Amino acid sequence: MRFLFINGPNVNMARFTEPGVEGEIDYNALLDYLDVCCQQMGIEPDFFQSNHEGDIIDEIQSAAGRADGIIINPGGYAYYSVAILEALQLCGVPAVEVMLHDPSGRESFRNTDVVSFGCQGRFAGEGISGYLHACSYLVQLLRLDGSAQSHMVQ
Ligand SMILES: O=C1C[C@@](O)(C(=O)O)C[C@@H](O)[C@@H]1O
Repeated sequence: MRFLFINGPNVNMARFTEPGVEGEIDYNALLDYLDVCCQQMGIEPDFFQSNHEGDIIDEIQSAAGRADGIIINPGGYAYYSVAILEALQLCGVPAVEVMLHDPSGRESFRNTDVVSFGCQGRFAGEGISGYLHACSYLVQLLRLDGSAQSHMVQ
């Protein structure tokens, strides 16, 4: 399965911690880590990051045919980008949203996650693990759906 990871504004500036990994890692190290994890799960990853809404929409629109699923961390666009929501609804590729931090309990303008309405699932507040949970969730979703190679035994 081919998964397209889309990370939005400022995610490239984040520092990450992970249980069992000493200290903090940067965005490039995150991608290296996800790459290894994906190989182990039989997933072929493609990574895209942009700080620009239109570029993210272009990437979503061109996902069909080259990705079986999308994993998206929309950054701050989560709270107001109806355009990203509609791109996800139109693209024909199932998506799962990841947020490193749980926005509940933060400012009230984060109460509505607009982009989540275009996603099949959402993992928030799990740090890096959220990406891995999104991967395994999406793998199961695609297998049950039959829209990717199925390993189910009748
Ligand atoms: O940019 C970010 C980072 C974030 O997307 C996250 O992954 O925790 C959460 C958003 O609320 C915030 O605007």
